[in-house]
Amino acid sequence: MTAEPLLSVAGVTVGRGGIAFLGQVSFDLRPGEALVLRGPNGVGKTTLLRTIAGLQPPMAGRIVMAEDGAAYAGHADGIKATLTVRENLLFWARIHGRSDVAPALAAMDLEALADRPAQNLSAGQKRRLGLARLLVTGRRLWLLDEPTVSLDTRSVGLFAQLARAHLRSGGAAVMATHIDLGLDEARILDVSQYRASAMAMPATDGFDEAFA
Ligand SMILES: Nc1ncnc2c1ncn2[C@@H]1O[C@H](COP(=O)(O)OP(=O)(O)OP(=O)(O)O)[C@@H](O)[C@H]1O
Repeated sequence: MTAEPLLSVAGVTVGRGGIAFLGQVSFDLRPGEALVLRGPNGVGKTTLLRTIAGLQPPMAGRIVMAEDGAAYAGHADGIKATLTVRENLLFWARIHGRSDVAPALAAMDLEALADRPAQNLSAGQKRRLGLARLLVTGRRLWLLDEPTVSLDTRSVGLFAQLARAHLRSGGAAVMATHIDLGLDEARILDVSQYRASAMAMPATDGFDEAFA
């Protein structure tokens, strides 16, 4: 029997400020599957991920995900600067009703940095912390925007292992990345095929935000 999808995207149009970038995007994602979003800069990969994550509404279509929701890792790592690495992970773990951060520290090789204030980490170390956070959420669906930015080759390998283990344990991931992580389970979706003509659409609810 085929497992129920963790994510179902049906006829979704996404954009910003009333302008549609991608239209009629449709795919399902089941446990163990990864979808890699590809396409040129500015085509709308981030906008699609943010829309799936619920950070902005779709302009059309339907997004349905499993009840436990998703963990989103965007360009910002969402790190609390004055907390240590361990405290950051504990903070997120508690939000998700969990307390064991040791596997997350180990997965992204953060044990030696555990007691360092996050504000003193390098860019790549911060990114490792941002990715370790995914583990402590316990969420099965990961939405990842350029997860390997700032990572060195070894850390990219650690992240690939983390992602592979997640998929093998019944998780799923949608990720925008130009790097081949060597995930056998991944299928590639070139979102350019959904590029919407540059037509102005009326903003349905006035929702938008400043360029950040
Ligand atoms: N806050 C914003 N307000 C208005 N337009 C925006 C905003 N953020 C991004 N855009 C525009 O939205 C379009 C899609 O951007 P998006 O970041 O989704 O593309 P992307 O495919 O992720 O690009 P990249 O590969 O460069 O990360 C671009 O034309 C961009 O200039």
